[in-house]
Amino acid sequence: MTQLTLPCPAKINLFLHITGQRADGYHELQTLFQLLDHGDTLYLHSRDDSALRFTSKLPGVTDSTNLIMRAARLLREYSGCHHGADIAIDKVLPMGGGIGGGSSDAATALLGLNHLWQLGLSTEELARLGLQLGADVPVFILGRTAWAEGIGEQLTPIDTPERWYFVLRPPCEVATAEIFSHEQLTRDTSPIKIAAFLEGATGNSCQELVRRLYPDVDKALIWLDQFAPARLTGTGSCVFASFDNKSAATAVLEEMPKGMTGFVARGVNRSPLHTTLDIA
Ligand SMILES: C[C@@](CO)(OP(=O)(O)O)[C@H](O)COP(=O)(O)OP(=O)(O)OC[C@H]1O[C@@H](n2ccc(N)nc2=O)[C@H](O)[C@@H]1O
Ligand SMILES: Nc1ncnc2c1ncn2[C@@H]1O[C@H](COP(=O)(O)OP(=O)(O)O)[C@@H](O)[C@H]1O
Repeated sequence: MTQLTLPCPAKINLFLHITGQRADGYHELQTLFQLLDHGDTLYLHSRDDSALRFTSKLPGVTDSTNLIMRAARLLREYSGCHHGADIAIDKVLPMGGGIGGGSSDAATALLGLNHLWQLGLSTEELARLGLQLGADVPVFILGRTAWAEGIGEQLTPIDTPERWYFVLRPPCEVATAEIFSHEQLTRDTSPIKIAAFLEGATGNSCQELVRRLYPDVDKALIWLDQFAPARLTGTGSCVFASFDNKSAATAVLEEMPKGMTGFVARGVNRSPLHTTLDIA
């Protein structure tokens, strides 16, 4: 095997409660990461030499900040291997949207290169490496829709009804770091049990702050709420609503206001990446 074409699925946070803050500044949270069947596509080609090349362009992302290249270098350092690769991405997920695009790209790079280079690292080792790149990389390595605690890395797979989602992106990016460092962020939501989530007693601790800071997010929430209950995913900027079937979600997509973008996707309990690589 010398090349792989692999999916990098998006996620949405069905809810997000910030329950505290650790001494190192990271926030303790509870969330439900719902994987979607929509995302970027990563292309990996092995090379005869040890060069690592990224052949696509990502606006605003340099070689040293590119999460895909950081993942590849981290994997080489950790395993001590000197294999090379040409890497390209077909980017469809908006950046700074709270749908985990960069993290999913990094997770696919870790799992894909582990496979291509036949390193034999376990999923647990890869999830630990992934956590060094971002708090929501491990869920994409696990490849399951999951309940998360800690800073997002303590994961319990959970099967949710595989509903259809319309994800709406207002014309702005939200930097996760900006929201987590904001003095007005709600950091003391009481921890809940899974049962409370299933009863619908949840929200997003970032939503009120983000809609105040970003009027475009506020507009998107108000617009989508006309059709179905709308919520922010992660720290935004995307908002979403769920539907019983694809045609109901698509009908809302067709009404989307000018200046906004969006997509319809199905919630999946297992990552399309894991299906492609045939791993558990
Ligand atoms: C909070 C979530 C919910 O899904 O937000 P989104 O990024 O998806 O919007 C994610 O877990 C984010 O994951 P990720 O985007 O990988 O975060 P990182 O790169 O690790 O951290 C970005 C910034 O957020 C802060 N951060 C992140 C996660 C966390 N539990 N507490 C934090 O305080 C970090 O201090 C850092 O300044
Ligand atoms: N391969 C990558 N794809 C997307 N974003 C990347 C990548 N590498 C680095 N980044 C940086 O990570 C930031 C967050 O991206 P992303 O994960 O898509 O958003 P979010 O954390 O809101 O879900 C981007 O604004 C970008 O600067």
